Amino acid sequence: MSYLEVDDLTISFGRRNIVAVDGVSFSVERTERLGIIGQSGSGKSVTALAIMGLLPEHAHVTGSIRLEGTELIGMPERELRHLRGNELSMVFQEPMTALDPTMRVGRQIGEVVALHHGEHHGSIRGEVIEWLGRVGIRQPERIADSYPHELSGGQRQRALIAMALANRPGLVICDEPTTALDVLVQRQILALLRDELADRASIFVSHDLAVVREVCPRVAVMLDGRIVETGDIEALIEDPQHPYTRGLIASARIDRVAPGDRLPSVADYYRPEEQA
Ligand SMILES: Nc1ncnc2c1ncn2[C@@H]1O[C@H](COP(=O)(O)OP(=O)(O)OP(=O)(O)O)[C@@H](O)[C@H]1O
Repeated sequence: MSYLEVDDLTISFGRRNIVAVDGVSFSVERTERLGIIGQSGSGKSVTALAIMGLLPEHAHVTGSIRLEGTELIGMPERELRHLRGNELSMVFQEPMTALDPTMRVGRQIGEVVALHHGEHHGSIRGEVIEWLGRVGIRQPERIADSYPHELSGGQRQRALIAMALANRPGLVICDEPTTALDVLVQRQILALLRDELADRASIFVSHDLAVVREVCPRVAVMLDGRIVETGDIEALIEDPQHPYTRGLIASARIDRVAPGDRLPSVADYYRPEEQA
């Protein structure tokens, strides 16, 4: 049994049942980092939110999501909340919306620590400072006493990662965690995630193949709500099977385009009518 098993997951929205995720199956082992890659609208975020139990009420969900054998679909909200405090956590793309702007950063991380250890854990502040240091924040005491808007984008994302790890979850889901950052900070955050996620299960969602490659040994490619290809990321880059994956790889390899040549796009390789 894998740590996380997603089986025939289908998600649709609204009275017209518009299908966003269509029969998706995959699994994640206890210390595995799985990338999910696909263009905007392919269903990556909705899949991630379904695992977290955070889909809006008008979403219709069928299939199965089992965490250590326990079914999450249909689980009462109270139990899901307990799981989110202990087993599951998520790093979002935009830390400014995920952090509470009215609360000092240290207190927000402290709440997660307290949730995990109980309110009366002796040195919540000490553990918060330790987490901030661990995710590479210099002057962690000063940052702990700051509000989110006083931090740089990279510091905010580091604080959010500390918050996602502080409850020592078994599964961390990262949804485009570096998209809003400049290239240098992005590389630092990816290296941090690679290290911190090494000893737990994680899912890393991105539209960017190069970014996923920095973190995940295995990847699932999503297109129009389905997984079209899964495998070892290096093997997949070497020998992609689906035309859409070939397009993704070609458009990521702009360094190989000769000066003056037209840049390849996914559309050069993949047209929806080809899909059997
Ligand atoms: N709350 C919602 N209500 C209705 N439709 C939704 C809702 N959330 C997502 N969808 C639809 O589900 C589909 C998949 O969206 P999703 O956000 O999962 O894509 P994505 O691959 O994560 O793209 P992006 O990278 O842009 O976030 C889209 O067609 C979107 O319009």
